[in-house]
Amino acid sequence: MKDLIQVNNLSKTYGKQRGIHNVTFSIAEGEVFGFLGPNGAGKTTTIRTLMGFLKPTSGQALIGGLDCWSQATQIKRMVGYLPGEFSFDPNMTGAQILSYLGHLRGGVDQQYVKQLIERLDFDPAKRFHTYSRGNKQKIGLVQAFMHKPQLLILDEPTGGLDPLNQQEFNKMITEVSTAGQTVFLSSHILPEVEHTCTRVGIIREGELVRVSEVSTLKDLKQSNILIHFTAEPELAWFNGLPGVINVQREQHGHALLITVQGEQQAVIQAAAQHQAISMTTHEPGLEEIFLRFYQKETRPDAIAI
Ligand SMILES: Nc1ncnc2c1ncn2[C@@H]1O[C@H](COP(=O)(O)OP(=O)(O)OP(=O)(O)O)[C@@H](O)[C@H]1O
Repeated sequence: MKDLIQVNNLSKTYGKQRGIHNVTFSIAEGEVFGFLGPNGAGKTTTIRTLMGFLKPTSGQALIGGLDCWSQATQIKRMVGYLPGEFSFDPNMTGAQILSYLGHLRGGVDQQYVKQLIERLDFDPAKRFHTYSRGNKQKIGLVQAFMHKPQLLILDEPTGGLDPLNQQEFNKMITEVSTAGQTVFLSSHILPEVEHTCTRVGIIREGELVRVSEVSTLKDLKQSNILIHFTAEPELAWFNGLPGVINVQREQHGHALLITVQGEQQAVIQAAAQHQAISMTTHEPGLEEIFLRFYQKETRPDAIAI
């Protein structure tokens, strides 16, 4: 597959403030790529540079072989863009905003717009200023998808959406990907990208620390499982099982706290064999994963993702 996005040694500083530093990655046509990082890592800066809203301090970003700064107008024709916070004239209704943006684009299939509105359970009759964050996000999503762009660039697309809408959004991403459209989306939530993306780039403090297949990232995930038993359990029941990193006794009750990397199947089977009466799993968010690796080693290139 040909690369649709190419980012080469891209840096952007805000005066003396750090933005992003020497970011390099590429995204193939038809790929769903997740850009992951904690708050302030540089996701929006990268996206705004791709959209031609920010001029790179050094390096270059290309979309479809076009320069994101000097050929931004041509690029915008190919792209559906959802900004981090979608904002519009507060007195216009959702329907008016979508009609206005549709006409500005031209060639928008109104039937498809109607479908998107229904799928996201959005009421377009209200004025923009009365919408909740989630509803504003829904208009932002409809306008990004409505012209079936070759490339979707979505900055934190599920912010404010309830779980049902998030599921619908995931389906929309799968569908556009099947149709051959390319997606670049940012997030700070690991499970969100696990469901939609094939590959992820991880940015930390302005630097891209890793680009990985999502399957590799899943293997990295550690979970803490608290298991209660009817009688005093033995550490040996779990020590040495596939994926088990640590087993420790809890002070109260007949319980063990087990740390597992990757699949939990072996632990679940052993717990069932020893008459476990309850099991609670805590899965870390992205920031916790980062923190874990910070503790081990501070060099970004040493992060074992
Ligand atoms: N307009 C600006 N002026 C000065 N510094 C900025 C500006 N925009 C971003 N920054 C700085 O650049 C860095 C990266 O910010 P950016 O908004 O790109 O991160 P992000 O990963 O999108 O974070 P979030 O998830 O919080 O939106 C941060 O240190 C931020 O303070």
